[in-house]
Amino acid sequence: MMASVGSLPFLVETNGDSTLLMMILHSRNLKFSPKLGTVNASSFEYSGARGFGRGRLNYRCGSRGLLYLMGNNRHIRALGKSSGTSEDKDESEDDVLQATIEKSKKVLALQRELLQQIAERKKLVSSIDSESIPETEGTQGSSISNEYSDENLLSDSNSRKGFASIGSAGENQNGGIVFSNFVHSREKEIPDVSSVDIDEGFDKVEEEEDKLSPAEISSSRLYVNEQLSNKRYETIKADTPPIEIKKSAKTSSLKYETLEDVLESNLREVVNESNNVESEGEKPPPLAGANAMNVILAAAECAPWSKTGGLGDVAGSLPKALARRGHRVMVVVPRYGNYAEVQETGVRKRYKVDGQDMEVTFFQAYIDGVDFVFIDSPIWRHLDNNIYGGNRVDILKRMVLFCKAAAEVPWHVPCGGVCYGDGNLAFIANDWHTALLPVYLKAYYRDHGVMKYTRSVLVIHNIAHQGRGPVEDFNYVDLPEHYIDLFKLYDPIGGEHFNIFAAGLKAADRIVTVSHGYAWELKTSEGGWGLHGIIHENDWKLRGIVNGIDTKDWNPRFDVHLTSDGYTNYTLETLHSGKHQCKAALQKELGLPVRKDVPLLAFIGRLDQQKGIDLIAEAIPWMMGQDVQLVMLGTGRPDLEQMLRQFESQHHDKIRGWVGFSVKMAHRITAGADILLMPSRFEPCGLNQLYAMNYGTIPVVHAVGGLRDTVKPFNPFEESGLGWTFGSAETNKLIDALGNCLLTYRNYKESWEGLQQRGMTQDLSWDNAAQQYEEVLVAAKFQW
Ligand SMILES: Nc1ncnc2c1ncn2[C@@H]1O[C@H](COP(=O)(O)OP(=O)(O)O[C@H]2O[C@H](CO)[C@@H](O)[C@H](O)[C@H]2O)[C@@H](O)[C@H]1O
Repeated sequence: MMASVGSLPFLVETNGDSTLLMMILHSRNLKFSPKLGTVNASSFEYSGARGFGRGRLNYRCGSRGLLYLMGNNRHIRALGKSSGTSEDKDESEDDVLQATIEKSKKVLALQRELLQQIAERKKLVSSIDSESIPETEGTQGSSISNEYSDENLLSDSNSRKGFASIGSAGENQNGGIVFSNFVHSREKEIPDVSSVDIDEGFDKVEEEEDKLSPAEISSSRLYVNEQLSNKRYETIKADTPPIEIKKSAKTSSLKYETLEDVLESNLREVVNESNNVESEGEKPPPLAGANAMNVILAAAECAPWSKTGGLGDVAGSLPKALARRGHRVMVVVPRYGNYAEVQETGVRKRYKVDGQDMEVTFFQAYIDGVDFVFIDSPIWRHLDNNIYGGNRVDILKRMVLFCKAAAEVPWHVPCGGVCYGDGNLAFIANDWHTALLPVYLKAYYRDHGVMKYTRSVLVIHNIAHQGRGPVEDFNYVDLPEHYIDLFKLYDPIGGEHFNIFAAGLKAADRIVTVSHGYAWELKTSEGGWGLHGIIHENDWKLRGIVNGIDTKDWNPRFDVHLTSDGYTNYTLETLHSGKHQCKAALQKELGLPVRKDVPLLAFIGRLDQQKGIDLIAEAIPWMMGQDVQLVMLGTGRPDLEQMLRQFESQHHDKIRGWVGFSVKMAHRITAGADILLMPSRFEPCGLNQLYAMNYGTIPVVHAVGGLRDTVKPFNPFEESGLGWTFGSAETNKLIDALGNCLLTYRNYKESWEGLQQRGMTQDLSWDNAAQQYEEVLVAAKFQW
């Protein structure tokens, strides 16, 4: 049999289920002498998720313009077709077609049978679960085993054996399998099966697959390119005329006009069945599947150990949501104090900062499926209550040391006995404090062919703080001279200066910011704080993802700060009594008159220009003319702290100004207040309004950034919306909105309860955001 060997590009469309694939082969430029044969899909990779992928297919095939494609995944039996013309007249075209269709039917029947088996086994597992296994929170270990459970069930016993004998896998503390260095999976060639006959082809591929680890199989499947949008796919599809198969007397019995019809119809059937199987059983958690990566989030703060604001919350909770999806996730953060639950690893390293050798040691804890690694050095010890304290150069040196050490954590710190390694790895850096990390990754490693497969994503939580300084500050960051261009920025206020955020934004593979609204605002001269030009230029790699909330920590049902001093936990069902009890407890704790009917307003936040506390200050004379109580919790600018104290002493029967940082009070105020004020001048996302809504507390917000994205204005005609918004940061606008809010509170109880109910029943969890972060991470991974 004459066989031809070559290579052609293909596009692949996945159906959203990693066990099935619909492949459409685009072979416009294909020139070969086709003869039915086999195809080596050695470059065949797919995302495993809904979407599109592309790749290059090396083939050896023959006959009749038909290709029988085999993926490296044993569960993929995809048919494609080529536009090649046949010169071989030995076999009739129709026979070949018929044979191919029969073969595909057999494969599909097999898949159907396997899906049935999955359904049965799932039922069995869930009945065992419900009878004997106590419910546990998703841990890394359990997530990973879930991730592969379908595939295990789909595979034969050999494949299970294959999964069990992973060379690079280790055990994490939870007993789950963790995959270390994925780099080899990209470097290792997928075995060539081009020379096998079609009948033996599948078996051969399966044999070869059994030699690969899941990491390798998974990596080999992956080739997601975000640029490859549906539009592009459609265009290419339109360019490629569908291959009409002429009906002859022999083919007249065929129901389908084209092979594509046959395939699509059959596959659709199986996809539907697979969906039905899913819906019959318990809905599985959303998992990264083949997209599972090693992820290291680096931040200057991380709750509950260190927190000055929303960044700490995000660093403490986003990683857990990523781990629940099946990623191996680490958080790296400085060790500012002695934390009870963390242990020293014994690993010591030295890094140069401003010409001086500095030693760091690493501490570690494994909590909720996440490895928390704390970098210890005298440079930031005892800064618990002042983590951004010191002068500009002090802070800069701390960030230099932290970023240098964080970049090498995946090599040096064994978590659960196994280092993360630098393959299949992405760093998530946060704000200017860790914006040097993407730069170091490039300058120290990738420029020298090291960490070739490591990627970085930089998250903008607040563009107002940028790590600015005179150009000479470049000497502190210890980089090759030509890197200075990344840092140099000119703006009318600062003139030519050194800007760390600017360099990070340019060097990162992807940029995320914490809402869609803020992603847009960042590109304006008002919202970009001098970096709008750079953000504009890098718009292609920017994405807005609205923060979630930790629904265990910030949940009135489980809130540990509501279990004493007269407070109580509550749910939507017990909202009425529970919230009143919390309100009474708060009034009592703060020494305010305990009154059920008076609207209790609250503000929680950093006291600085961003939070619009001055608008509240200007509105206070109007407020004090109303029958309201106001509680303000904050710390920050000394003049604003003084203002809080002053308001309290002037209106002691109505106002409390709590100056300080108290997580307990933040929770109690959120539970006890009726209304939360957030008149922020700008707000990238804002977490307090999300917490408030989850506690049945109604937000009144300036419609800006993430506040606009998350607080839909109340519409009394449709009884929709979540709170009150005002369009510009002006006191009279705040007063208008608050006036309407108070009117509704007093006179329209049902509308009020509707607002509370809608707020409390939203899905504010991190799961949705984590899925979007995963898309960004995968896009970064396949970006060169
Ligand atoms: N005195 C105090 N005592 C106790 N707790 C206090 C407190 N002051 C503030 N907090 C807490 O700190 C957090 C503040 O988070 P925010 O998101 O509202 O603002 P922040 O501006 O810090 O965060 C930045 O990053 C986050 C995360 O991306 C973005 O949501 C936000 O828009 C952006 O400005 C909340 O958990 C709040 O309860």
